[in-house]
Amino acid sequence: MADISFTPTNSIFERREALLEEWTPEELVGRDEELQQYHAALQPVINNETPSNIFLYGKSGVGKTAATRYLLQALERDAKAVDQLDLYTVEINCDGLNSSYQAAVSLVNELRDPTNQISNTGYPQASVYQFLFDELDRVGGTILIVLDEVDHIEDDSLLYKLPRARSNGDVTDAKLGVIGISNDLDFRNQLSSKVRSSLCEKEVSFSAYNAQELQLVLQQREAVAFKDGVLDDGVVEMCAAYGAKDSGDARQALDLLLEAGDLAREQNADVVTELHVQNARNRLQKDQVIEGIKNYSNHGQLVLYALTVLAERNETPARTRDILAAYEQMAEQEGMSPVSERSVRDYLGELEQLGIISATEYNQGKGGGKYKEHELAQSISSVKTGLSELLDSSP
Ligand SMILES: Nc1ncnc2c1ncn2[C@@H]1O[C@H](COP(=O)(O)OP(=O)(O)OP(=O)(O)O)[C@@H](O)[C@H]1O
Repeated sequence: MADISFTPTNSIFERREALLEEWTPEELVGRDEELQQYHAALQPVINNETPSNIFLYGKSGVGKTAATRYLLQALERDAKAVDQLDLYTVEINCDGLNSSYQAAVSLVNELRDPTNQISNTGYPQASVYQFLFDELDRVGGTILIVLDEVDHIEDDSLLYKLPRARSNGDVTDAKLGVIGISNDLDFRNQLSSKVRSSLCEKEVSFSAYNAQELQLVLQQREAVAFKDGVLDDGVVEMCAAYGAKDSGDARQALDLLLEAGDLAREQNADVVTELHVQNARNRLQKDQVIEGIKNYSNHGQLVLYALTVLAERNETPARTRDILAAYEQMAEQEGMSPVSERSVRDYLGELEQLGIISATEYNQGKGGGKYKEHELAQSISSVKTGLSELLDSSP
């Protein structure tokens, strides 16, 4: 290691950061329909009317946050030219703020001066709401409040109070609009009807990206991120096709293109080829599998470990009862009391859904019933990497 050194290389990327999550494109492509509806829902703001509350929903990575920032920037710019319109926007991400209380504290602090912040504990909920209403009235004018990942707030008191703050007389000087964003498709249906009717006055649904739309997203980044002519023909199309097939998530398609570029650079290649994309995909999938296993419950990991040990002994595909026996033995060794056979079957089903193992069902013919055989769908080494915490802690 003593003579290790780093040498800058830059034959692939012009501005690699344009492929990272934080980079915001100046123009949003491939979202014409969504943008049109969202734009219409924001129209009252520029007319200096009371804003509608807007609810955006759609799967992860389909541009809900990006569209919000893009439209609100344009709205703030154009609002400056309108007489009597004072527009203020505030955005919080509710991930990690599990209650209305914490979300309200976070909003108060966003609206207040950094020298005048309140702490996360120690005030009655009613006082925090009062602070919030006072701040909103102090700012005045039209205020748009963006609650990203709003489904993380577990109780709906804020979602009930905010949209009604003006009609309830809690706020008198400000016109409020709430923009809620969620990728939990059930969240809206689980809201009480009172909250739903006010929070979801206007709704904009974001669909998953198809391959053509992802191509537009990727081409826009290619122009900024890569040196001219570095991407081989078909590279963008391939990333877009995989992205659309996997989940229609722009973030995943961008990650794949970035990983392909990184791989080409590691190999000192001058161009990024379709083969780089394929290898990048394998690498990312492997990472995802490892992450998936790491975050899995202890008993789920033990069930997987039982199957891995059978695979190492060339005893897979293995029937459920054999995996169960191996699992029970391991659980005992670990000093854990084993879960029921039913739960082991559930774990096996989940592991199959996660693409970590695969199963085949057999029918034993008349009266013989059905049984399942399982095997690993990933290499023993990546599964063991995912299980490393469990294995390291074994006695
Ligand atoms: N139409 C687009 N044009 C360019 N970049 C996009 C587009 N849509 C999404 N992106 C990029 O993809 C990433 C994910 O998008 P975004 O955060 O808006 O998704 P989201 O729908 O809000 O999902 P999540 O809830 O997971 O954050 C961001 O880096 C964003 O810049």
